[in-house]
Amino acid sequence: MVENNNKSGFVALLGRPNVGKSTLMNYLVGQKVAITSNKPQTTRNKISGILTTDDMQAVFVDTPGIFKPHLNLDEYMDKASLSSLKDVDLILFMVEPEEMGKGDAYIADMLKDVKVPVLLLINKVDQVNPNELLPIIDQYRNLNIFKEFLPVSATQGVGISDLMQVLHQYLPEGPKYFGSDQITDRPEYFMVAELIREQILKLTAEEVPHAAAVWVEQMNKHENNKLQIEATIYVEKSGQKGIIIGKGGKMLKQIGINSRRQIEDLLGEKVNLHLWVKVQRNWRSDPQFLRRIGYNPKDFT
Ligand SMILES: Nc1nc2c(ncn2[C@@H]2O[C@H](COP(=O)(O)OP(=O)(O)OP(=O)(O)O)[C@@H](O)[C@H]2O)c(=O)[nH]1
Repeated sequence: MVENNNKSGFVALLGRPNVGKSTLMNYLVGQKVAITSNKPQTTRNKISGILTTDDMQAVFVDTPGIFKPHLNLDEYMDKASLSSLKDVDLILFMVEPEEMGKGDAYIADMLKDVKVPVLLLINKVDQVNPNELLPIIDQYRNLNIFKEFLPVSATQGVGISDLMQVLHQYLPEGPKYFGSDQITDRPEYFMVAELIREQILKLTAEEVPHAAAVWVEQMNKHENNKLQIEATIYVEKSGQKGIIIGKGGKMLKQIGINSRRQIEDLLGEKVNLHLWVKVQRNWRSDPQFLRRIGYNPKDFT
């Protein structure tokens, strides 16, 4: 049923790694649906966040940052980003408040032939003087790709009301696809694994964060009024396993405490979290393993 004048549609959020796509989606949706970190390549597959207002429903598809593939996992991430350009109603291309670089030009080139409106979001404007924005906007304007140019700050909430107006303007008329209280299309076990992975990203350094994958083995048993969750953290080398466990198990304990709090917020109930760490050599280049832990290429088509 099409409600009167309701606007709705799917919105792809594109941009280089670390530009702030997940932060913006969480801000718009009003709750954490995508994990964020200051490390590039935090997001690994497509995640939708759903924003519902009185007269609009926008379903954001947060994509892994686009970059040139070299490992198998990277290829999946690029595919996930590109496939999100099909079947969307609007594309938001997000950039840093700086001169256009090669990475941005690479993505802009892919946007030349898309049929839906493409809007440019210049994020992190809290970090620059407003005067610096004009030459940046001019550079992008010369590409003749973008319908609108919007300076925003996803952490400070700058430019968000303008963005909401523009979203309403460019989205087609259509029904609300999801209930007003639904904020994501991802299953709970996926969100739980992501919250654990977020803590690994925050608490460890160098190659460890990106060598880690999390898989929730089970989360359907209750004991002593607490949901029992069992999850495995996979790493590529035994040295990385040592780092994740930490001296006397300290690191693993911290990962567990921090993520348990976030998981309890998400699920609205008390949780007992059991974490295991296993070595799975070169898992990022192993298509079979990738499929087993949910990075199925078919998910991205
Ligand atoms: N100063 C400032 N920092 C921001 C802003 N938006 C995001 N950040 C920071 O930028 C970093 C990356 O943000 P994410 O939202 O994870 O970026 P992403 O584009 O989703 O990254 P990938 O998942 O790697 O593609 C985090 O440390 C954010 O806090 C902003 O408006 N201002």
